[in-house]
Amino acid sequence: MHILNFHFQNSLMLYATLKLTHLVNICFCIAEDKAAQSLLNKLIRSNLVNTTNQVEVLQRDPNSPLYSVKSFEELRLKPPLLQGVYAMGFNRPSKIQENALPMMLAEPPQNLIAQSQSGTGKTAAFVLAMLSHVDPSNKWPQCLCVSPTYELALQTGKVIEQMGKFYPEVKLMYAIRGNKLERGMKLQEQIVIGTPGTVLDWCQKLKFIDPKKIKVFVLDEADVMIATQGHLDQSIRIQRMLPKTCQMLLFSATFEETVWNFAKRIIPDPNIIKLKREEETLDTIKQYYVVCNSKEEKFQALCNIYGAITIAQAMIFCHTRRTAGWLAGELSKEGHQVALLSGEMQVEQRAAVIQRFREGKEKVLVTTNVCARGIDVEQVSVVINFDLPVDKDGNPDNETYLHRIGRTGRFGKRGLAINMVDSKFSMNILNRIQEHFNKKIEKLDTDDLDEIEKIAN
Ligand SMILES: Nc1ncnc2c1ncn2[C@@H]1O[C@H](COP(=O)(O)OP(=O)(O)OP(=O)(O)O)[C@@H](O)[C@H]1O
Repeated sequence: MHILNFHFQNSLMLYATLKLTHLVNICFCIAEDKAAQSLLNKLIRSNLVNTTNQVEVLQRDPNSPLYSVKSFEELRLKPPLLQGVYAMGFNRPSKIQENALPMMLAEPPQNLIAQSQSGTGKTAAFVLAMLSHVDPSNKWPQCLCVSPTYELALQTGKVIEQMGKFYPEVKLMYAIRGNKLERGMKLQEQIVIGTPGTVLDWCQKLKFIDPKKIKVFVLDEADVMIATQGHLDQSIRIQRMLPKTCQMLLFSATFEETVWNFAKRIIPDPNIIKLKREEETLDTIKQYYVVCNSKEEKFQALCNIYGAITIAQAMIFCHTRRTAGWLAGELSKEGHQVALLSGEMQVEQRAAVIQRFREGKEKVLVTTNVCARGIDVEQVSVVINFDLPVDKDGNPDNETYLHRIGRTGRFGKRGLAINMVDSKFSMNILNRIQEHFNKKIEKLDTDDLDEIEKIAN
């Protein structure tokens, strides 16, 4: 797919420069943190997340038949699009796509609110819908997609380019900062992807886009969108300029009340598709705790554990960046291949670290929770809480504990979790976590090699 005015290479260079200022201290800002997390997940994901949960569908018109498809052929896609889908390695629609695609491709167009966790095929679904609805002989924007950040817009743009590879008549334009167009010009590209502020300017102030000619409007990552100041209002202002006949689609990885309220406000008469995230449990996890007096003692206990059992890969969580950095240094000195995820790293550096760890190039990943939140590293069999998870009020963070060491049914492999306790305070946290999950956490004496060896069996 050819892009006028804005080549992807340029965009990457610009991205590299801009993100230097933009992404520093990313961990301290909730909205940016959410956006970064979402981008990280996209950058490191190589395939679909498959869940065993059933899709829940709420149809606007309960009397119309409910279509779902098991193959891409059934959708009667244009041949270059089917070719694009197969070239991407997709053999059949994902769970959410089975229901969402027929709805999005139906005539007359149907509005949709879809929620499912990251990696379940939402982006691919709406990209296919946009490409299907475009009339390439019309040289004006017909599909408009808004993403919460510059980086996420580029990422989705890449999917449009990939899927539209065999459909070169359809052109794409990025409505993102840095992409300056001549005043008075009218866009000829059929698909525009961008961030709310720039899209709004291009529709309203600069009039590069005639919003009345838009047939499909996509609001991606609604949960990240509403976390960013101003994006909610801008999205609503864009939506108000669109014709009544325009198909409106909203996607979100999570569905808290705020997202739901926003979705209902912006998508009239929606169909709703939900795919629940699989619950994690501690059922197949052996949990232990080790009593120490200082971080040095905790490190020694860790060395003893490493000396006694074979650990293929471990993830170690620390409370602060400082401890994580120190621990990674100490472990390296001991000859371990250590990867460190730290808050000051840019998002792509973090993605590269996780990727290397996933590939097994490093055996230990030391991280703070902020950095690792939302990232599933399923193959890790040992998780060490060098510091126990606490919330900002100093109470046990049970949810984080479960997320760090819990497993979904699918990855029900047995796992091992070791908690390091170094004070009355952390002992109290441990006890409360134990009570919360009603699961015993056994004491482990790390000076006793025989005892450590036993836990590996
Ligand atoms: N039908 C399919 N078959 C195989 N792979 C697929 C299919 N649909 C999507 N994928 C791949 O699965 C991964 C996740 O898909 P996608 O990015 O569309 O999910 P998502 O729900 O939008 O996730 P996120 O919210 O993180 O963007 C991508 O690598 C994508 O190429």
